[in-house]
Amino acid sequence: MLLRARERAAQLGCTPVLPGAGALLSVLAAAAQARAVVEVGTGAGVGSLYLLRGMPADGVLTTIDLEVEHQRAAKQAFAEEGVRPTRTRTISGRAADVLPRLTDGGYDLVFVDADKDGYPGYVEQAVRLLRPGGVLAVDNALWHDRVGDPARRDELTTVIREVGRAVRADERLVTALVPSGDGLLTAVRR
Ligand SMILES: C[S@@+](CC[C@H](N)C(=O)[O-])C[C@H]1O[C@@H](n2cnc3c(N)ncnc32)[C@H](O)[C@@H]1O
Repeated sequence: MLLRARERAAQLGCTPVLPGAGALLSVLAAAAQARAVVEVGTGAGVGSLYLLRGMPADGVLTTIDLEVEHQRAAKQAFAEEGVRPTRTRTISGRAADVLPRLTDGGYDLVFVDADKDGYPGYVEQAVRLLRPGGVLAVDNALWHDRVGDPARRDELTTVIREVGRAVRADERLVTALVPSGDGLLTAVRR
């Protein structure tokens, strides 16, 4: 099923989370017993399926995307995987508009995987949304190995590098950068 979802993601030109980082998402969701999860950037639903695999059966994934067509593909992937419709809440809109409407401390895990220039704002919102012990995961934290190369100073690399620095320096969080896939920055809310 993941394979079909990946194929649809490729057709839509939307890069899904890579397998190593995806498997880690399942583990993080299971470890956090994540009943309430937010995904920023639904795409074709690949990351969503990894999250749902780790979540308890009564958990609900809220997933946000600007592109209705991407969410349609994701819903197809959920149906193929046999995910009950009550387990997912898809919200169409700009993440910067949707996230502020979600409840403080109401979530067990937030996965950030949308437009990279929005990452600083999404991460700040994620920290607000997480309950103590909740988990933050940020995809593409290595950004094709450009983040670790000080010679790379293009705008997106700089934004992602700064997000990594800010998360590591944030005393509300305990952080680890896992070099799986394109890099998964993970943190637990104290
Ligand atoms: C990398 S893809 C998400 C991949 C998905 N998480 C997965 O693993 O399969 C990024 C998604 O973010 C969405 N996106 C881009 N800018 C956005 C914004 N400002 N608000 C919400 N979604 C956005 C795109 O439409 C795209 O579907």
